[in-house]
Amino acid sequence: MKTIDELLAEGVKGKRVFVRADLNVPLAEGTITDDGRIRAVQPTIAKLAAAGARVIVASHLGRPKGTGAEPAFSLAPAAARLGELLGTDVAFATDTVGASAKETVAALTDGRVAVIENLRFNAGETSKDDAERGAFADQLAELADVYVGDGFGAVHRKHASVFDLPARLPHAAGGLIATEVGVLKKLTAEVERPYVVVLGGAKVSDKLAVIDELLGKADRILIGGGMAYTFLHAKGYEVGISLLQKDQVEVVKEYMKRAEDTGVELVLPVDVLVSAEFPDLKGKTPANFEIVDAQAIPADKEGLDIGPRTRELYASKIADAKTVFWNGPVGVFEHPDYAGGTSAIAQGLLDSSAFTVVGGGDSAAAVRILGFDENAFGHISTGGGASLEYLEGKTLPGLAALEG
Ligand SMILES: Nc1ncnc2c1ncn2[C@@H]1O[C@H](COP(=O)(O)OP(=O)(O)OP(=O)(O)O)[C@@H](O)[C@H]1O
Ligand SMILES: O=C(O)[C@H](O)COP(=O)(O)O
Repeated sequence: MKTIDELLAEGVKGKRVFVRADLNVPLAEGTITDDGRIRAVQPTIAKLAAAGARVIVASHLGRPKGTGAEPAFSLAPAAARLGELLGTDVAFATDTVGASAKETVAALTDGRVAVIENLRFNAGETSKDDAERGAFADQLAELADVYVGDGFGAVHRKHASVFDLPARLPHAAGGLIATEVGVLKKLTAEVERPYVVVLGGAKVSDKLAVIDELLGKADRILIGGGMAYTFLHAKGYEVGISLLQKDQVEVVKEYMKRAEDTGVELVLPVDVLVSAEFPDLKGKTPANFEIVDAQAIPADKEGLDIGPRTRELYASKIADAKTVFWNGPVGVFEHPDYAGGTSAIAQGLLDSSAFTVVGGGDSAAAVRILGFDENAFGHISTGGGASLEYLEGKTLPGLAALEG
């Protein structure tokens, strides 16, 4: 992979450089609640601008339908925040490849930065059809002379701006991708043991597969968050209206059997916080919850955080670890009543003497929002699914494209 420094040495002055970033930040009513992903890519953008490039920053945000603009998924707040961090005006194009994008890019002068609107407002970005994705990549390629891939959080997606565009332009990897890959590589080699992995979050179907690989690698796997209920269901417990990936139950049973056969500790919650309703994340009105044993979730209730006994159990399983990888909040941490489990995991990591890696947009945000010092962890990765798929040993489209 060509590095950003090699690219800079070749000279970028006056060139239109397309930076594929991951500005998929958490938002609450249009306000960014954690700007970690913007701060992480800012040095790459600043370097290019300082070298006189005309920088075009592109990203997805959320999962809009791909049928045009959806205001709730606009990148405008992220563009404004990027301008604050850079200490300079950042132009914003209200479309991705249309008239606004073309005009905004044409108006860029050397050293200036523009953000174009959410890539996923266009069906071509995420299409499974190569030709449709390619046609969108052709349109993106018209905007730029050079491509810099630095959206680590999205490198596992075979999307037009991640996979097809770098094939159409001279390309290099940004500093964030280089750092992320450098750290995660260490976890795929020989790790210091005990190696403990904590998995939670809500993107259950995306993330279950990593367990297949981890069973041959980790000493203990602690399951929390939305992922836990598919396991509890597989054990034969009632999980009420909790998140449940029904089509994965057999797979999960096989994981549990393999863990037992190979001596890997696969640890499940012993108690959970349940409620009849999902919490109010806007007003944060106090939640109406109860703590129940994991085998006793009422049929009309949903599990929203790990319980106090589980927090203690998981902290004890982390305490003697030498390496910890954590992806996915273990509860709906956005509401204070369901943040206790996630806080306990973060604290557990800090109390251990392990090399700790926290991966994922929401996981990293949770650590900061809950008041932990991000510098106290070994590495905070901007990629959740991306870091998991890297650990799975998969070929990641966005990295493969930069190598080619
Ligand atoms: N028991 C639960 N039920 C429903 N949602 C949950 C539960 N536990 C955690 N969550 C939610 O999981 C979300 C985060 O999951 P996600 O899989 O997106 O993790 P991530 O760290 O952001 O990784 P990525 O970067 O891949 O998105 C949070 O919004 C949190 O509220
Ligand atoms: O949040 C993430 O993991 C990345 O931004 C990728 O988002 P996606 O899962 O919607 O592709």
